[in-house]
Amino acid sequence: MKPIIQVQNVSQRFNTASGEFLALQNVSFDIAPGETLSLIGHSGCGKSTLLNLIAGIDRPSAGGLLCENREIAGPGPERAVVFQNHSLLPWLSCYDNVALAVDKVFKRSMNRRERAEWIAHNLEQVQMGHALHKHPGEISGGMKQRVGIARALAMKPKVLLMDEPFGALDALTRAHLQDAVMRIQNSLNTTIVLITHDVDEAVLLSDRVLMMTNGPAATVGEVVDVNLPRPRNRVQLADDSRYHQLRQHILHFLYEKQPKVA
Ligand SMILES: Nc1ncnc2c1ncn2[C@@H]1O[C@H](COP(=O)(O)OP(=O)(O)OP(=O)(O)O)[C@@H](O)[C@H]1O
Repeated sequence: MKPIIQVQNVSQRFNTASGEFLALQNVSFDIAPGETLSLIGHSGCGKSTLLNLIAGIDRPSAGGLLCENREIAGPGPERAVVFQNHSLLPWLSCYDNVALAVDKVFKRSMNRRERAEWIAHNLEQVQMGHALHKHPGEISGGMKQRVGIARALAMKPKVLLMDEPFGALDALTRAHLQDAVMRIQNSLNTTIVLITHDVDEAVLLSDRVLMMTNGPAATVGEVVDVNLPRPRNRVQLADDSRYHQLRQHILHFLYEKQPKVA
């Protein structure tokens, strides 16, 4: 199958007060359509830098990135981003936050009624149909994150880029949202790139886990296939020896092969 995203020999340098800093060096990998790929690595290794390049928020110092064979030259609605801390506009309701994105992308192709239905549908997908007219200040952190996901999905992106989307949430809310993302991915076949620090989350959600080496000059350390059948159930996986082997493999990479020197 043709890759949807191609990252080819990408390096990224930053100018800092103490001189040039090489964050990424010669990073190459492909992502298949409909795949969920997790990026995992120690803090500061360059995961967000890489995601920002795929999002088109930044351009690489060297190398190239392609989406459906076209160079990624800037942000685009086919690559929606969900950040760790929701980025909703506090003066707009949940509905209007999603409407802003929908109006931008579909103003020409959907009429007003179709857009209204589509906005409500996406909020319902993440079980936020009951809070359409609430403002971000009136809902919990997990709910805000769900609205952020609804807003991203409402743009019908081909690729959903998620930078630690559940990092700030309690364990139970996190589990609910992980399940919601797996459900939505299964129904829409969206390609997902997910940054996470959580090994269990990486194994549960991913088709492949890309482990990064420590920076500076971070690169792809190893890519592991997660061949666990779907749909996945976290309770059943707890008894699955393959799940534990994969978990061990990633932990070994992070704490034995690439230990973080404080
Ligand atoms: N705009 C910038 N200017 C200078 N250095 C930067 C810039 N952005 C990132 N860096 C550096 O590049 C490296 C990678 O940063 P990045 O935020 O991508 O790491 P990360 O793996 O996402 O970290 P974390 O897991 O803590 O979020 C770090 O050393 C960081 O200090």
